[in-house]
Amino acid sequence: MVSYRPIVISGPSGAGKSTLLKKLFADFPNQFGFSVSNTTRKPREGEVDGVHYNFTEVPVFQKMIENNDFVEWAQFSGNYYGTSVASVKKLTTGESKRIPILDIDLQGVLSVKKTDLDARYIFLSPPSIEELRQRLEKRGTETPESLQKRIDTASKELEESKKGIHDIIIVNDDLDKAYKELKEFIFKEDA
Ligand SMILES: Nc1ncnc2c1ncn2[C@@H]1O[C@H](COP(=O)(O)OP(=O)(O)OP(=O)(O)O)[C@@H](O)[C@H]1O
Repeated sequence: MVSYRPIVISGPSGAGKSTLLKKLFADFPNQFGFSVSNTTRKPREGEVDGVHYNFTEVPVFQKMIENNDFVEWAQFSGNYYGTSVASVKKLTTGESKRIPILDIDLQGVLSVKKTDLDARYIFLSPPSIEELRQRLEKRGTETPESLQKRIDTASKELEESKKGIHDIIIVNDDLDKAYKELKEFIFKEDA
């Protein structure tokens, strides 16, 4: 019996969420569905509207907040990010059902916990803040300011993750090991 309980993955920017989820989606193309988030930030090179994010203008986003359209929303690094209720529910209805995967921040995790989505929670941790800084620098997507902002937020998130909010904490030191742990948790028999 397949469980369609949503999987919520959070962790600092640069912890490797996208890298691991990309592997998971490639290995199990029909089993999982990414609920597409809304954001007011500008697209990065290669990002496609409706695929990576629903890129949304600020007034539209604010209207959606007013209408309670979001499971969670947050504002960080000067932009709004949110997951709409509709985008999650869409995945578990209809003919080709998928297990929803939500890639959201810690503030969002707490909000999802208040809904009836009955999700399972994973925290992906970098091996250290220094390693995280190096990975983000190497990725080449950040300005010195946005890098520092992400590092500051990451430090806070690592502290928060020690409070037992998640079902599992996976440390992404060795990528293959982290991926194995991720699969073991997701495909657990009694989930
Ligand atoms: N285990 C690992 N060892 C070394 N490098 C890694 C590892 N996992 C991921 N990376 C690299 O670290 C960088 C950050 O990873 P990724 O973009 O997946 O992070 P993220 O958590 O999705 O960040 P964001 O939330 O900002 O999108 C990438 O360049 C990726 O290739």
